[in-house]
Amino acid sequence: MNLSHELRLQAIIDGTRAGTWEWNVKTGEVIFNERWASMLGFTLEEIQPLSIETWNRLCHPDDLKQSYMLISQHLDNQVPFYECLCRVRRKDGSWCWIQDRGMLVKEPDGTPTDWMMGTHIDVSIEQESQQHFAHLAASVPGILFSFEMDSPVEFRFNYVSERSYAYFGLDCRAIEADASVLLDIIYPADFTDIKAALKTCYRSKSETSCQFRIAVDGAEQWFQAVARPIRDPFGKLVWHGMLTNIDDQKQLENTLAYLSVTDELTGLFNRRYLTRALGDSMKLYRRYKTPFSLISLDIDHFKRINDSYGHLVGDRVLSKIGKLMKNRLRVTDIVGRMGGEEFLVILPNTSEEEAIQIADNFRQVVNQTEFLNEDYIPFVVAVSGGVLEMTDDVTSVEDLLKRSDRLLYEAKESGRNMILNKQSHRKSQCR
Ligand SMILES: Nc1nc2c(ncn2[C@@H]2O[C@H](COP(=O)(O)OP(=O)(O)OP(=O)(O)O)[C@@H](O)[C@H]2O)c(=O)[nH]1
Repeated sequence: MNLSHELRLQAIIDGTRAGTWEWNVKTGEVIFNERWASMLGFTLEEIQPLSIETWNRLCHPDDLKQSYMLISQHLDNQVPFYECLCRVRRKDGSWCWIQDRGMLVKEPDGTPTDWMMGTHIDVSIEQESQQHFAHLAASVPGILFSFEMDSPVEFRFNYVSERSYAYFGLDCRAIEADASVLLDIIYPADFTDIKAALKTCYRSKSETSCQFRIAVDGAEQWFQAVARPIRDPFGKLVWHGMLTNIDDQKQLENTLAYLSVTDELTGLFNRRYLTRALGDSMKLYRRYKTPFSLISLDIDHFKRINDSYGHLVGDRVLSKIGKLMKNRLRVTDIVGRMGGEEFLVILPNTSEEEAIQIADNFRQVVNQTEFLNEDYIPFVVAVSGGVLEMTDDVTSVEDLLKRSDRLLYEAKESGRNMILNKQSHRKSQCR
């Protein structure tokens, strides 16, 4: 097709709907095309006479300053092109976002002329939707992100919302540039969970979530990341998600978990925990023959203490005995209150003989401890106990507890303030 150069250029400009500008940097003379004026709601006649003042008047003052700064960089040969995003006032007073691009025109031999030429493209729709998204990202209670994965261990963030700074003091652009900056603030103990979640993300290609701790101002805070993969227009999977601070929820969970296994009065484990721990110990015994022994301990004539000195003093006795026991046990031993005035101790890797010694030591310590009533008058407390080691013939947790209860009952029947095991029980029966 034999079209003139001018005709082809005109067709391209019309087709791209670009406003064009030409500016004599020396004289201030300016030429705009019709599209340039119509983009702002004017006709060319309405903005006559044209000069650089027309631009100076319509461009937002903040952007005008930036635009002249970038133009001077171009004119000083620091950058090959001039490019600036500017707000320009429309005829109706609203602002139009314009992508302003141009360059200094040079003669074929490279000699610069006095003219700069370029285009203005209306990018208001893109800018406004970007701003809506930025406002949305700033108002959600979390950090929005998107990332791509090459493998379960190679991933990079395409986007991280600015809230990352407010949440944990990391600039979103620093995370986008290098995701490994997060390694400095994530608790190393939680890396395994994060790696597992990334593996699941990569393999299942479905929504995945992960909880982990981040150091914020030197204190640990719990966060939860949830991400879902979406295929982009080029077919590539991109994960989009949100990171939220779940510290309050975690604290509550931890408190509830603690309360659900703790005896409120003594701070020791409660019956629920003890029976579960007994079940676990029995499984270990059956699978690996890991031995363990059990002590059941009960305060003697506790009713009398309550009746003589009041419930509050009775509570203090329970609590003090709990402390005395806890202070004499190893960290691996489990001590708790089964209810009322009865305590239970699970001693892993402990023979019956060793357990009897430990139980008898408790008995003596309690008996030698000075307890005080409301009037600070001392009184003596005694305990009785039953001790047994786990054996193959024990059928269940209930069976084990029944056996230890029987020994305890025998100790009470045999005069209290004593510890009995199967053998001493038999001996006492023979007597
Ligand atoms: N102060 C206080 N008393 C409790 C608590 N739980 C149970 N008791 C009391 O513990 C007493 C247990 O009484 P009994 O079962 O007759 O046992 P005992 O008086 O210790 O007698 P023996 O076990 O046979 O030596 C009852 O009076 C209960 O009210 C508690 O949490 N605090």
